[in-house]
Amino acid sequence: MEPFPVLPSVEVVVRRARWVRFCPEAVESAVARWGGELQCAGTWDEPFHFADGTEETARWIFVLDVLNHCFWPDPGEPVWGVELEGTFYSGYAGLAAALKKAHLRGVPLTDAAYLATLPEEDLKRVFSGRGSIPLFAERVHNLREAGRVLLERWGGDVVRIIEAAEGSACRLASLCAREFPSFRDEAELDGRTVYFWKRAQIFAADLAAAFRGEGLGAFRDLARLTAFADYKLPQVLRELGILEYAPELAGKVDRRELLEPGSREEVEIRALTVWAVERLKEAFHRAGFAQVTSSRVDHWLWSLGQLEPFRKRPYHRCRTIYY
Ligand SMILES: Nc1nc2c(c(CN[C@H]3C=C[C@H](O)[C@@H]3O)cn2[C@@H]2O[C@H](COP(=O)(O)O)[C@@H](O)[C@H]2O)c(=O)[nH]1
Repeated sequence: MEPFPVLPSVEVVVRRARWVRFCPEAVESAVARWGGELQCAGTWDEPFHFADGTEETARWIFVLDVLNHCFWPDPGEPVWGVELEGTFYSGYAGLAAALKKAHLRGVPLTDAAYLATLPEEDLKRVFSGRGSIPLFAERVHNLREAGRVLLERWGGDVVRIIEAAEGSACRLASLCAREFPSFRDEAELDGRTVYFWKRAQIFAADLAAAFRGEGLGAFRDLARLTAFADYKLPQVLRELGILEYAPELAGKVDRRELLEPGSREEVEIRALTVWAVERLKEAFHRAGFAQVTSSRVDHWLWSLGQLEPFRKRPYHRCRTIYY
């Protein structure tokens, strides 16, 4: 079985956590109160998702997940977003909508040679809408880097990497983290490496959703993926009383102060998030939902995060290319 370093590295952080506390007593009540919102695995049937059942969809999803991070604006700035078929989408949906529009307009985003020398002006046009997308320069850099790596090592085609994973989501995530520096979502804490691999893992989950578990989305070990440690899940877990921040950290988060990427506070928030999802998964199993995976618990929490009751207090702010 593919060694997968995320959980073991996270457990070490949990044991030594100082800024964030995991409250096991809140887990059962969260499942009891909100478990009914648990849908089937992440659906791809959204107007902002591109899906044509071919390899082009896999290449499009790869570009989506190179860019699937950090959408919130600086204080006083408008939220970035784009219009698609008459609807305004922001955040992740805005990114997907922008990339779908571009693809349908014939922008060759799925061509590695085009990505490797991507003109800034082209990407500016792809993201044109309301406000401006954060970390634009990093996004240009990461797309060019991805294009270069695909050309140099994978025949210019991310489908080769999916095939090299031979049906293992864990191996696909590990390959992406190894091949693409922008996917290497890791932190050093107390002399140890903590692995999150959020965009690498969500790439496999998105393929599985888009291809309904068939073909390029067929993975035998999706159940081994962990939560995708983003900024929405901790916000929901905190509202559910499952994560508690030390007063000093709570103050920073509630004042929307930026946390340093790789800081102990940020790494603990993300590690406890991954850990809490494992404990919620076990609670769902105890409640009779035997098939629930961490990805489904993730999707459940992420969907709750779109509802008002979970947006009362801000999520933590960290300007990062990883989530
Ligand atoms: N943990 C977790 N994080 C997720 C997602 C998704 C979307 N996945 C879709 C794909 C197939 C299904 O249809 C899913 O719905 C985006 N994100 C992260 O959230 C943040 C954006 O939030 P907001 O500003 O509100 O759009 C940002 O860090 C983004 O990377 C998820 O599923 N899990």
